Amino acid sequence: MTTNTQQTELLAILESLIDENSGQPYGSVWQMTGDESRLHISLNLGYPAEMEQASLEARIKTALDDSREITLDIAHEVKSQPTQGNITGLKGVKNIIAVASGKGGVGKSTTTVNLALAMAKEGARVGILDADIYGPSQGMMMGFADGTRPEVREDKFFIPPTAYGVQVMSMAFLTTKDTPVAWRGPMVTGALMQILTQTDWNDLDYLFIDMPPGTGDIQLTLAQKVPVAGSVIVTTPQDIALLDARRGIEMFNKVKIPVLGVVENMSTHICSNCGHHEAIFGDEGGASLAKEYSVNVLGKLPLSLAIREQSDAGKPIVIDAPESDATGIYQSIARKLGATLAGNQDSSDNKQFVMPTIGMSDD
Ligand SMILES: Nc1ncnc2c1ncn2[C@@H]1O[C@H](COP(=O)(O)OP(=O)(O)OP(=O)(O)O)[C@@H](O)[C@H]1O
Repeated sequence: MTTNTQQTELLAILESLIDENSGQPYGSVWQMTGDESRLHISLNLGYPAEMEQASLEARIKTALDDSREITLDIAHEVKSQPTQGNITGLKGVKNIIAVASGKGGVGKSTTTVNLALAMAKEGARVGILDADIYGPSQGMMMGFADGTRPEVREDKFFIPPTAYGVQVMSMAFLTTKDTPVAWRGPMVTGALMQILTQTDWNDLDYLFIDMPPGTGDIQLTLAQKVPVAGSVIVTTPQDIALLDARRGIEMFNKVKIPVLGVVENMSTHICSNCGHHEAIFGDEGGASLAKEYSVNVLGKLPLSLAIREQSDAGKPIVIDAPESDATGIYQSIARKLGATLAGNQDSSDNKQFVMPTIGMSDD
């Protein structure tokens, strides 16, 4: 039998173990039962981390240095976090995460789709709203056929189609290719708010919004109106992209949406002949940006042919190559994102969110 003293000592070791996703000690999230031959440990987290099972089991074995067989259960409960200005949340959605970039073409949509799929593989219920109205690509990347339309319930609600276990809504499901191009800003934000609120999201832990690129009026209006719990900035390491990413962070700061972190995309080039990594555009761009604004670099993705080919072929790399290095990076980013958002609860309990005061037309 494990004595109470033994158990308390072992629990203390686990409590001081560093959660690699939050960078903080796990604290009192463990439970333990045991006998002479085995220890059963369960862990209850505020974010999903099922893909970490094997590595965490190994870390626990090393940390406890106990000869008994060890089994681990990882459970999670995702809570709804505050939104900017405490805007009323969206029915069926616990947390909205906006994925943004200061400029187009840095891989925001590719990052959104792979992050959403990675989060689903960690055990979360996930949705994607493609708000990248001028270049909606989520439908294609998630493998939906051209002309896919959502079912409509009670003449009012769209039922989001599902792919790889993720609920997806896109303006591209409702319009023809040419429609939104001619729209002015207010029409775009109006239409996006409508599909956001009239979609029957089914019990989501996280809804990822693939924001339109840039930091203009459309993005600012969305950042003010959509009840967002946190945002992610995608950038490439070039100076020009970083300059635009700065504007993105400043926009979210202005409307009091926490920036959960920066993802540096196309960070290094990997030679397909010899596998050599080369930081063509330098390797400190995302880190210095993150330092400047006191946010974390959640992860760095290489410039990889597989990432491009699989996304463009409707089967993103997280699904197509689950064992690849890139998938491992997306999984790690997803867990860090979940942990950072869950950690916001503690500090935000005492935080007074202030209604944004930027002068915007009420479109
Ligand atoms: N890490 C990567 N390695 C290689 N190719 C990538 C990577 N990330 C994205 N791409 C490719 O770059 C192109 C642009 O990516 P994506 O559409 O995701 O960018 P974006 O920032 O969403 O652009 P926009 O907002 O203008 O639509 C796509 O063909 C995509 O497959």
